[in-house]
Amino acid sequence: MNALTVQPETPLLDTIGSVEDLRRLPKARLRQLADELRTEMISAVSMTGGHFGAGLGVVELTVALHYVFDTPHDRLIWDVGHQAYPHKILTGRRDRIRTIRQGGGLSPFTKRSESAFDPFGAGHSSTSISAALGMAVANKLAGSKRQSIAVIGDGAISAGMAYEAMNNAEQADNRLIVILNDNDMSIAPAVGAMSAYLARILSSRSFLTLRDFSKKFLKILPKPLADRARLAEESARGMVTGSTLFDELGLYYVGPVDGHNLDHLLPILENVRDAPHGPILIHVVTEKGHGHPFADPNAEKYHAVPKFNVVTGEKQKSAPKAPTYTNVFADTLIDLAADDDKIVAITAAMPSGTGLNRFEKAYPDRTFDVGIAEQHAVTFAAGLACEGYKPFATIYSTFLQRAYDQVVHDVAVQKLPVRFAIDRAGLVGADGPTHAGSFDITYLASLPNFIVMAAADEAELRHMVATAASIDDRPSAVRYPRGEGTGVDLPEKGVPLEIGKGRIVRHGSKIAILSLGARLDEALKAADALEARGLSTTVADARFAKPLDSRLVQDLAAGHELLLTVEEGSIGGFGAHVMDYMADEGLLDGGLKVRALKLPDRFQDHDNAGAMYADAGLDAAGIVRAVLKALGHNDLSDMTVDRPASA
Ligand SMILES: Cc1ncc(C[n+]2csc(CCOP(=O)(O)OP(=O)(O)O)c2C)c(N)n1
Ligand SMILES: CC(=O)[C@@H](O)[C@H](O)COP(=O)(O)O
Ligand SMILES: [Mg+2]
Repeated sequence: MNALTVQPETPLLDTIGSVEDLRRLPKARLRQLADELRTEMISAVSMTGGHFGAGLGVVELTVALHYVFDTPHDRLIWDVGHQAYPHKILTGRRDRIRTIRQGGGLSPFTKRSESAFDPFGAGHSSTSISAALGMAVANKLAGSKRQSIAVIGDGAISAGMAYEAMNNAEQADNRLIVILNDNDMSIAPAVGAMSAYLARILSSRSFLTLRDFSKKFLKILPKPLADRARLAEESARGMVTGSTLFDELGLYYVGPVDGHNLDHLLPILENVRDAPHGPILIHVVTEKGHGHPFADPNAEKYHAVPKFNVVTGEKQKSAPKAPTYTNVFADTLIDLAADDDKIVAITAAMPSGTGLNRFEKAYPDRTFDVGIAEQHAVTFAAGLACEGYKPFATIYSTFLQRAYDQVVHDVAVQKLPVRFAIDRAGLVGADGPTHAGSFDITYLASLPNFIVMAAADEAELRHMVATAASIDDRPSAVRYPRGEGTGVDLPEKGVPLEIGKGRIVRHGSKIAILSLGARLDEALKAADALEARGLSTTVADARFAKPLDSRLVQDLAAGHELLLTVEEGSIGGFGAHVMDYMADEGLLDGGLKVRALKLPDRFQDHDNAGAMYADAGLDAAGIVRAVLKALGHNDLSDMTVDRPASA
């Protein structure tokens, strides 16, 4: 390779137009490049906000991986993808890095359609080893030597999927390399026996240097000799710590390696790349938030950040106008738990995101962070319910998708009273389609035995949490959106609602809007706009997607010309249940017009949530448009409806 000629005063990063430029640099210059890359990432995130600590922690690893491997020919897969900002900067997306997470801008995670350097899209965790293994096996079948590298965190490796993949990894031979990026943090501090096991490995071994590594690594030996030597080496290692779990699973363990030390990282990666046998797992130790200029870089609060002042570190946060749904949920559960010692709460690695960090402060013995293990979380909750406890499985809508069989088979079929507190229901904005809570109404309300509620505001949420606590004979779910509530007065205490009963919020005579969940405000705004056009409008809050308030549906159908359902969910959800009921009852056979407003049948790109709802036609203007269209109006051009500042 020819060394790139660079003027001393030119920032090195400015000379890197492609990974080939990077690979032409002498190794001695990579330290400088990494430092500049870190500075660039800090500058970019200060302007956009976004995932922060994870990316800062893998700057050296990112440089080293692109330097050593022939990306994008070799497949580099970042688990979750929230740490891929330095990767994006180095792979032709530097000019757009300050658009990340904004409408029309770069995706928050890796995305196949965004770059050839993102061979697998992500957002949800613990998929990288399976995907890399699939690619490795495909290349083996095709007779290609192409390698697949999965970079997975110590948090993500708590999920069952990672073990399912490692259990099959042997068939990939040296086409699969797993980098375990161990920073001893998930979003919150890492939990569980696996995390403790990794800590034990670290405390019983010193960082691997190239000298140790060369002594240990048997890349030049023919396989039988290598196998013998490997056995000998493993038993020598066993005198200290035993062979690792990874070795037992068939991945040759290399490590621990200091992930910020390029002098160690580069030669070890080169040797692993050229090893004749595999698969290999390299245990790389990094610090989350490494090189962050401000205090407490490793803390959970730096996992994701709002925009901040790059000089002072001061975060740009507007003063909250109302409590978040998350906090109202948590505070309500804390109140309820004071009078009911059977209430317990479960999170799958999202204690602060779900508010269960608050619950844990009050009830440490009744709070369970099971790690990134949604499937286990649900069946664990089922077990607790079997013994008379009242588990609140508190899981984001999007992450509960992973545990659907557990919801069906372990909870619904057995009619167990697990309470699902489903945060981030509906569109979540900047995290985009992988994180949108679009499907839970559809996948839960289709299950026999389930009660499914959706909160229209934070006061309703308080009542619904109390309702869930009171439902002892079957599963229930309450869904609520990300972010601040509407600012309504909060009742002192939640009072259980009558199951399957909605409420009329505003009376009219021509149009009926039947809303489920937090679009109620938009429905009311739409009603005002329709009223101004002489269209008297009723607005009802269904509260329950299941059981449906059939009396309410009948009344609305009988007294109006048009019935429109509105929900923050996909096709097959609340609207479908209403239609189904109406069809069965013959309510669609007369002159009544019926329409269902729901999320579009496509994955919406990330943007702010208000813009995404507008795009879906689920804002007030969209509701007005739908009504007028149903009534046969042709000119739908000016549907402007006053928007709240937060939209
Ligand atoms: C299935 C799933 N559950 C939860 C999350 C939320 N989540 C995103 S990153 C993260 C922590 C990941 O920790 P780790 O893999 O150690 O990466 P680090 O941030 O420490 O680099 C979690 C829980 C997710 N993305 N996917
Ligand atoms: C990467 C990931 O899955 C989480 O970090 C997620 O972005 C958190 O979302 P909230 O900000 O809604 O908690
Ligand atoms: Mg981690």
